This record gives sequence, structure tokens and C-alpha cells, in this order.
Amino acid sequence: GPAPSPEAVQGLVNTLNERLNIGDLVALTKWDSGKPIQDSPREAQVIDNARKLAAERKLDPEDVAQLIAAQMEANKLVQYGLLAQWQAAGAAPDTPRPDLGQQIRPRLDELQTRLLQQYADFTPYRHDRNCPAWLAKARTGLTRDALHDLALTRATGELCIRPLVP
Ligand SMILES: O=C(O)C(=O)C[C@]1(C(=O)O)C=C[C@@H](O)C=C1
Repeated sequence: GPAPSPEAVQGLVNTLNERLNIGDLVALTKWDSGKPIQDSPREAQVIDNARKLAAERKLDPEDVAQLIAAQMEANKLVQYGLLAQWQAAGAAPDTPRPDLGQQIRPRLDELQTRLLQQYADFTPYRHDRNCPAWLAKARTGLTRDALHDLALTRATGELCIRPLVP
């Protein structure tokens, strides 16, 4: 098929990466609070919200639920990786911590609207043979270390749908 407009791929990948970077802030709050990274009720809430937005945008709710579940898996990869690094170092960076409930989660909620719009724009390209190559190009240069690189690979790992071999 025709190549996607550059924004259709890069915009979505940038937003998925932005969500992962917010994961760094989440990890700092969990380091401070000692709360578990996994928060299943919150995950259910995030997915429920995504399903509602999907319906408004005429996207498949199951598909969107899977997309968002993947983003939370990727987010946890970042968090577990960072907490292990800080554990080994005996300290976390001394940078400002926004409040998880009051500031960070509302930012994740806001981002979700844009993410689903960009996902809707990207949808026509999911079945294209070139989809993996477009994504690989869009990921290039976005991440600063191996942990975030792996997490972004996870975050984008189900975006392309490979045509079935006859
Ligand atoms: O909100 C949190 O507590 C997070 O850790 C973020 C997040 C997410 O990616 O949205 C990831 C893991 C939790 O299980 C719930 C949600």
C-alpha cells in the first residue's frame, strides 16, 4: 500500500514513548512510597476509560484494550528496570516528584485521548508489509538507553499485523 504520512507513524510512536517517559516519574513515586508497581485496579480503570474512548472513535474496543494493556506492560518494564538500578545504587535521582494521584495519573489520562486519535490515524497501515520498517524508523533515536529501547519495542510490538502466509 501507499506509504503513510510521516506524522501517522511518528506521531503515534512519539506519544507511546512519551507515555514511557512518564513511567520514569511513576517509578520515582513508587521508590519513595514503597508501593508495588503493579496496581491492578488502576489498570482496569485505564482500560475501561480506553474502551469508552474507542467507542466514541469507532475503534474496536477489544483492540484498543489490548493496545493499552501493552502500554502498561511496557511501562512496568521501565519501572522494574529503574527500581532495580536504584536498588543497586542505593539511591534514586534527586529530581522533582510530581504526585502520582494528583499529577501523574491525570497526565496519563490526558495523553490517552491523543494516543487513541493517533492510533486511529495509524490503523490503515497496520496490515502493510512495510509496517515494521516504518515503526523501526520511527523508534530510531527516541530512547536514551537499552531499558527504554526495550520498553518502546514492547510498546510497539503489536502495532503491525503480519499477513498470514497462505
Ligand atoms: O499508575 C500507576 O501506578 C502505574 O504504575 C502506571 C501504570 C500505567 O502504565 O498506566 C502501570 C502499572 C500499574 O499497574 C498501573 C498503571
